[in-house]
Amino acid sequence: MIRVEHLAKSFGAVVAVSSVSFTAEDGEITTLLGANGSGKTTTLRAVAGLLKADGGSVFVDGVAVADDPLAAQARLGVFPDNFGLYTRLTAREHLRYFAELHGMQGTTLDEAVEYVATQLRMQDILDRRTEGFSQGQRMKVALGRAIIHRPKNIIFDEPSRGLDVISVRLLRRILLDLRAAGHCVLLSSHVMAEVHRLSDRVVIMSDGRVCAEGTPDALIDLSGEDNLEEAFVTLAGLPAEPDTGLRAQA
Ligand SMILES: Nc1ncnc2c1ncn2[C@@H]1O[C@H](COP(=O)(O)OP(=O)(O)OP(=O)(O)O)[C@@H](O)[C@H]1O
Repeated sequence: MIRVEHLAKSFGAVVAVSSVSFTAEDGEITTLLGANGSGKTTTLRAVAGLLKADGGSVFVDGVAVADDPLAAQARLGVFPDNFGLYTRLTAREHLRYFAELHGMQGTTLDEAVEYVATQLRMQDILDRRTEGFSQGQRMKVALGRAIIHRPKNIIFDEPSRGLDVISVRLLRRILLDLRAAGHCVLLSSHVMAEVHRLSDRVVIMSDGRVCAEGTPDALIDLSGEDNLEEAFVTLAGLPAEPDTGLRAQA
């Protein structure tokens, strides 16, 4: 379980996140939904212990990230937005390397690699160098690396960005499997259909704040709209029809 309490972070004069609070439960997919610049990535980076917040707290399975970042990170897997693979290493070498970074060795390490390779159906690519891998294959390696230490909690920052339809479907399957296995899955996304279909709980962010949260259907009800995109626009207080300026010039 991930709990964020009154998180605050500014970059100079820019307030990226201001008093953000929410809880992502085990066995659920919780999605941060917000316009560009609304503070989603900053929030996820604070959860991962990758940046120091100015205020507030983040707890991963009850461990305060600020007090014990290593213990919190041991309970957390982070799926990076750029897969960042080493092209000279095989998929298996990536998994082994990250397992070693998490302190695994011997049969524990061998078993962890086998387990992840089986779960993600990676056997056919395990001993190939990652150079030339398809997006879907790269995604599997990046995800395998993120979950090699069997973290209960996994965060994904816009995981479907840049993926083709086959890879998106594969990713969706993986997210649902992680949820079914009882993991706490926290992601950020812009893709409304994906958010509606996958999320148990949606946290709508705008200008660094949480403006509404609930199940997709509860948010639609709350807004009085008939789909999640309209509900999001209404609840986030965004303009319904952005002015491009083009019409005035025509
Ligand atoms: N390292 C940084 N230095 C300066 N400003 C930053 C930094 N990181 C984020 N910001 C600013 O903080 C605000 C929130 O950014 P953040 O990346 O968290 O938003 P986001 O919701 O993830 O956006 P997007 O959907 O475009 O990725 C933005 O105004 C952004 O420009």
